[in-house]
Amino acid sequence: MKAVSPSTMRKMDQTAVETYEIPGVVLMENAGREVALAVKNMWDCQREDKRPANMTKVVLFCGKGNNGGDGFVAARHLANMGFDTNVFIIANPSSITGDAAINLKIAKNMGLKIKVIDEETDLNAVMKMTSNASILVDAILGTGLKGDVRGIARNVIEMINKSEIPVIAVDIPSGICGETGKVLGNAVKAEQTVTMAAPKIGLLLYPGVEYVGKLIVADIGMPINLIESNEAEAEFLDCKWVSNCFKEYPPDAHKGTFGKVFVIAGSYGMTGAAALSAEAAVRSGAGLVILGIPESLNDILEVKLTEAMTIPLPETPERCISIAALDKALQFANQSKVVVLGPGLSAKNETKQFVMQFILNCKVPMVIDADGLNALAEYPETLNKAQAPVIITPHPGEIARLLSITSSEVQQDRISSVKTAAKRFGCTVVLKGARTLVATSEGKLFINPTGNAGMATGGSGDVLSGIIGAFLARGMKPYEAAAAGVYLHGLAGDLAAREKGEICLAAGDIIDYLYKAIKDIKEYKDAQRTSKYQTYLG
Ligand SMILES: NC(=O)C1=CN([C@@H]2O[C@H](COP(=O)(O)OP(=O)(O)OC[C@H]3O[C@@H](n4cnc5c(N)ncnc54)[C@H](O)[C@@H]3O)[C@@H](O)[C@H]2O)[C@H](O)CC1
Ligand SMILES: [K+]
Repeated sequence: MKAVSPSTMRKMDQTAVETYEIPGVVLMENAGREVALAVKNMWDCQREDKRPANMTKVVLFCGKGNNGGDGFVAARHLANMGFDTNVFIIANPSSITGDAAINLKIAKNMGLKIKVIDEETDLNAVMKMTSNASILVDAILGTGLKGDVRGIARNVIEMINKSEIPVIAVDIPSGICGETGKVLGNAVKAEQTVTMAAPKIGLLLYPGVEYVGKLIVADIGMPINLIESNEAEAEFLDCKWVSNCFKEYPPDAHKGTFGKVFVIAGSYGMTGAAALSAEAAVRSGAGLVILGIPESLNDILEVKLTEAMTIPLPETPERCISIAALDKALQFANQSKVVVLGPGLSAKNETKQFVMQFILNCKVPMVIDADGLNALAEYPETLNKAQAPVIITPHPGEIARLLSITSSEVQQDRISSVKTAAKRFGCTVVLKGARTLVATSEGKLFINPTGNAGMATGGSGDVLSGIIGAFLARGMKPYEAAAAGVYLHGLAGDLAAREKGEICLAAGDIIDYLYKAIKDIKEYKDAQRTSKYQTYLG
């Protein structure tokens, strides 16, 4: 599903009105009606929870812009549905213009209860009037929010949050930046958010995610080709998108069809990283997996792994891969379809030199992770000199080192960090963490919804590198392998957590549940092919 920034949404809105000649008031009508339906739905659910049926009070807080306009439309429909509808306008009504003013007028003409909140209003009294409401609607600020929330709106947001009454936010919880997901001053904590036409990027990123609650994307009649156009900045990964990355293969496919993955990993004390990465590649459909490992560790890996082959490589006295391993490693690499470089390699100087030389001379696509990335910290531009496409999979600390900034600067604006790295180093970048991001050097951006906190555990990244390597070897494009890889890695982690709980989740569990995640995607694709109700699936 496409996701957009507020400014792109505004442009699309303008094109819908000016080029497609859809009157703005029609879009607002559809938006408000969708909000009213969401309120009705939530209220029905509350009744199932044995709330008294006579509690029909709904309070809508409307700002002076079009977000407030959506609120006036919703109020009108809610009144028609029989709700005791109360509107508070957080602005001077005379400052309301355009489509919002049209809808305020209709609401007034219908005799709806409308009150104004201004600087003089006693908010304690408003809170009392609100206290017996079943649902609140936040239509204060949407995509038009600029800077930290100012004035009375700020106090009203605080009051709404204090009330502990479930809130449905219109388009964006007021106070959340639709671009970055940051809290601008303070923000409404919603139970549900009905966002118009396409999700705004800030609703999909932390901390925004925590304020959105359940996200509903409302069809407001915006032409689909406008939403699907290249102007949309990001793809919010879903089952449908990921399933399309899996090609059909002929029944006579052989090992070579699915590609050979050469994993270079491991050192003394870190044989687990090597095993996890190689095993994940085996379980993600690689035709053949070969693991290059410091020679004295070979026997251990022979025991740990069954399907993957192992290749002993020359090692340092500390039992890490040495520079003397370069020729042999390159020889195997260049006979493979893909190389995974990095898990558990150690930070020894000689191994770092090996990594640098390997990257410069390898002729096949590479997935570079962990110590592979640490080795690049001093000369990250080495990535630009790679001879084939590269995918890097840093966590915030690793990308920070590559960009010479701090991890907290990365976390402040993850999108700009991942995009900058992809552009600067000419590769596909997977920025790990809650809501993993994938960016390409051409500017494509993907946001991953899957995964859970239980996956923040040692070895989880090693598993990811193996999955991406296998997908690349199966013939996916680098951005597809990276995006499908993070989605399925997260989904497998979610399935594992459902069974075992987040606390007990170990990286190996992600591998164990990969088959289920991949099967889900495959079944989705099969169902899509055979069902005549394609658009309703998933
Ligand atoms: N295609 C669509 O997505 C449609 C969206 N609709 C709704 O319209 C809003 C956007 O409306 P807009 O008038 O541009 O902006 P807002 O209502 O969000 O707010 C504007 C209003 O807010 C004041 N303001 C700005 N910054 C601050 C601040 N920091 N503190 C306090 N007040 C602030 C400013 O005075 C502005 O006047 C979108 O979200 C949807 O809900 C359409 O209805 C249908 C099409
Ligand atoms: K809002």
